[in-house]
Amino acid sequence: MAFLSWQPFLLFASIFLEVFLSFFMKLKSEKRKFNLPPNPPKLPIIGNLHQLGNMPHLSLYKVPKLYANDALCRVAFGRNFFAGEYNQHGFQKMLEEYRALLGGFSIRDFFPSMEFIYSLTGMKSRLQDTFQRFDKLFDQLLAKHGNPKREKDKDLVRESLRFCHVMHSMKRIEIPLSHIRDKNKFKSEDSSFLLDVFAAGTNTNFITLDWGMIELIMNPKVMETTQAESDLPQLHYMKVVIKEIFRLHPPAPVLLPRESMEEVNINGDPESWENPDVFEPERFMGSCSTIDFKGQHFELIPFGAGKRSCPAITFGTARIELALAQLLHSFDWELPPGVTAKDLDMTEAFGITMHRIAN
Ligand code: HEM
Repeated sequence: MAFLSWQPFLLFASIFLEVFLSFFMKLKSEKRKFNLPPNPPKLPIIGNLHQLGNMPHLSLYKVPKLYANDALCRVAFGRNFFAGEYNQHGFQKMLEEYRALLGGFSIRDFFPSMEFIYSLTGMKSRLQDTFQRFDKLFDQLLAKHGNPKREKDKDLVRESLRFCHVMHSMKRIEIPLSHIRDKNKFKSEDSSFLLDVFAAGTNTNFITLDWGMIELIMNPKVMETTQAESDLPQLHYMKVVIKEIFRLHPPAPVLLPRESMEEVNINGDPESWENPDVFEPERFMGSCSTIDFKGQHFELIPFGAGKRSCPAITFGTARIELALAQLLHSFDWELPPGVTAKDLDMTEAFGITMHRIAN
């Protein structure tokens, strides 16, 4: 009799469980259809809620930093940033040290005769140590990649699309690199090439997102208009916003050291822009609508121009668009109570890349 009284409850519970499970499975299989950009690993049902912690804004702030590296690790080696190899070598710390060394002032670059100071300050040994560590990690990853018996199931990106694979194939089919450099040196340059990719690709991405989010939070109307767009291939206003972020906060403002053949006005020059210091994406919908950042318009060259401009302009822009779209689609952003736009420190740090000093 007691069992009979439980029957309706059991029936209801089993129906509920079945509906819930089929809904969950459907969600999972639908998600698999899309090739989504990298995200933090999540738990079933609660997703990433447990990772927000007591200070959600600080936790979210760390995400673009980490995932800029993750995306590049996948593209370069086909394996994600959290794979054991990187952690064993302290990859995140190595990248931070590399950026500090790259952006720091080195007296030897300006006065080669003062090399001894460079050794005395410890700069030389820091550089040597960092480069050796990179070489070791990259050599190990390249060797692993070249091994046909490696665990392929851990690879996340199709082989032919990885940088390291392209580098291997270039050597196999002997693409004539001789006019650029000595082919025999190519092997020893593999590691420095990969390092260039990481150095150039992670900080620029993160800095653009950081400045972009600050500008949007300070300009709620712009944020609202950007959020009103929903179709990823049709985010016209967001693209204009990104142009304006690049104009006002080019992540690599002095580009790489090059010699200019004539004087040009770049980015924030008052002769080229009305109200150059104001964040105003609408300028690219009016008289400046034909200006883009692909290297033809010298007043806006966040990726440089000419044959030594950034080779990753398409990849870099796509990553910014995807990340910004996700941040704006999923969250409403505002300043904490009592803080106004004027309280934010927008001072720029000097270095090869231009981040906010407040960071
Ligand atoms: C917001 C994203 C990015 C911006 C604003 C940016 C900007 C730049 C700039 C200004 C230069 C120097 C160009 C010159 O001196 O004329 C450069 C060079 C370079 N960038 Fe980027 N970059 C971005 C993303 C990336 C990414 C994701 C990668 C790699 C995957 C990358 C790889 C490189 C490399 C290898 C160079 C050196 C090219 C050479 O010297 O020939 N960049 N980038």
